[in-house]
Amino acid sequence: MVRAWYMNNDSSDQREEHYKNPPHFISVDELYSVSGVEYIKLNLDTLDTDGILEKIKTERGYTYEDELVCSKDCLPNYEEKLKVFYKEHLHTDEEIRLVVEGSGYFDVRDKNDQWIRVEVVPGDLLILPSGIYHRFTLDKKNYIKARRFFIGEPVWTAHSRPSDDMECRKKYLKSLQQSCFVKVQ
Ligand SMILES: CSCCC(=O)C(=O)O
Ligand SMILES: [Fe+2]
Repeated sequence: MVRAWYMNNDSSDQREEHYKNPPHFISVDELYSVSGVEYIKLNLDTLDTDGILEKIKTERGYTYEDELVCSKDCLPNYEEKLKVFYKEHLHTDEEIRLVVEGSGYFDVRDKNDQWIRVEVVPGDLLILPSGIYHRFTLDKKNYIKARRFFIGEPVWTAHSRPSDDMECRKKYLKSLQQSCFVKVQ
């Protein structure tokens, strides 16, 4: 099960966990209701045969895909890219990542503008809605390999905070206010 928790305000090493004292963990359902972030666990051993990822791709219209490796050796301009990933931003489209190796942290703002840290490990598929403020960091192991998906031609542009006048931001906030992010059982 994915681990997610509210972060403390300590601005030291971004690769640390940054738990609150005492730690405040949240469930997948809570994560979804306070941020709209969706989490799906996939079995990497049966990924090519069980049809689950294929079904998700079809249902959600993910037509583009590639793979990104973040490590000192594989990522050109590694230090610079990591700084960009960790600068708070939003996108006009969903950010969809399936972790296949390594690990890292996606930090997302909840509806009260508090940081939630989501730990991602192999088999974790994370979907950040369009318009959510977020950032990414490697953890102390300094390595992650993830598959990226996109609906249509990919647009990776990161809009730094503040980008509150953007349509996608307004739409996202409206969804949060109207409690659109509630799982129907
Ligand atoms: C786990 S993928 C690496 C980070 C990334 O792609 C992003 O922040 O956009
Ligand atoms: Fe992003």
